[in-house]
Amino acid sequence: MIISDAYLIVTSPGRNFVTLKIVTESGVYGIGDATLNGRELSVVAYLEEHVLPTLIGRDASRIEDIWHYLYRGAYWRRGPVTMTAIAAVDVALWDIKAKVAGMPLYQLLGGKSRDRVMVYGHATGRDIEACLEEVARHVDEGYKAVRVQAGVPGIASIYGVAKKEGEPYEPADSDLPAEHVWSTSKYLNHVPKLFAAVRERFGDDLHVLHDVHHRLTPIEAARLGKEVEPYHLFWLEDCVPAENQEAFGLIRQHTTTPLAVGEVFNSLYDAKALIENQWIDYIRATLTHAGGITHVRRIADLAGLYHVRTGFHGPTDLSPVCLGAAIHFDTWVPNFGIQEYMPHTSATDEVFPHDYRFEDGHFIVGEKPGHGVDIDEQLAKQYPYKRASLPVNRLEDGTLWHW
Ligand SMILES: O=C(O)[C@H](O)[C@@H](O)[C@H](O)[C@H](O)CO
Ligand SMILES: [Mg+2]
Repeated sequence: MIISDAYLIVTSPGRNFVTLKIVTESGVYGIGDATLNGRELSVVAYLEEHVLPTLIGRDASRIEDIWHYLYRGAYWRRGPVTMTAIAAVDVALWDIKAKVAGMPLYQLLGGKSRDRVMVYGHATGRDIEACLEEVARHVDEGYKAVRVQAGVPGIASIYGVAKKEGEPYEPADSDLPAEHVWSTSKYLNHVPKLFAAVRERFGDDLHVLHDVHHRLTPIEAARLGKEVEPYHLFWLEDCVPAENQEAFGLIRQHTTTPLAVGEVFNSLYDAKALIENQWIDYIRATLTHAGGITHVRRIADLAGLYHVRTGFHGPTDLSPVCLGAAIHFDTWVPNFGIQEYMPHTSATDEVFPHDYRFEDGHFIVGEKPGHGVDIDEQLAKQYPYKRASLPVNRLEDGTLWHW
């Protein structure tokens, strides 16, 4: 199990993905996702210059030791670039270990806690009517849970709402950052109407979710949480930026709407107070950005003690490698909540052959040894890297805002 080679594949079948391949002397290899949306090449440089040369000659079976070598050994701990680089190595090593054991990854973690993994899809529309049509399409396709985001009258364009009806939105949609203009008051006045319309048309059984994308202050988030209580959301996501974890304490005092946060977290320490104080209900830290299986398992275990469940980030800017590994994790983790799902383009699915499958609003884990996702390196070469940026958000007076 000695590591003989480790290299990166950067490909852009519709959008950029960075993939790490670790090869052992026996020929068994593992794959990890190293995609940090909009900052892809910074992770490439970190891995190529500082990490990959140190892996050659190491025993691939010593996952825990290698994790700490890269975390403690770097001296500069945490941060999205470092933790994405560590995650890519970690997931590739778990893939190797499971392949060598001849088992699907979920078996190494402790076996199945469930037969299938509930996902939520994304319904977006320029207005409430268009959005309801998209919710209906998802319900027809079998989804049991849908994230609902609509355009707001008076706001020209909102991140998270697709530009074309029926198509998913692309998180990094321009070469240099596009600028959006934001109005909190218009948004707050509109969202309760959206969810009233959703419940009116689809009844009580459908799980509905909403992402605020960090744009509110704590007291505004508290108001929104209270006003949507009659529509019993599955969760309200990222209602405020989470650097100040105590802000969630304030929101919590005001509303019973369940709260989800963590897609930008990269460490247990980003979520420690949130979890220990029971200020949140779902933790969204993901394998690719929070140190891989080895670290996210620690986050999930801590969360479990406090009734906090997982709800992994799963947009198109995480590769099928991340999604495949996440489905194994979701199949095992005792305190599973839900898995986000934005279908990849068919070009992406061809570059990353995989054995997970979507059925009736759920993912079914594959049974191949490892995490079940591979990369077609020849095909990947046909799609060169293309710089793409996430947008920024400004208030109507020009102030740069959270998004
Ligand atoms: O809930 C989500 O899926 C998101 O908020 C994404 O759209 C992120 O913004 C994107 O992944 C950033 O790269
Ligand atoms: Mg989000």
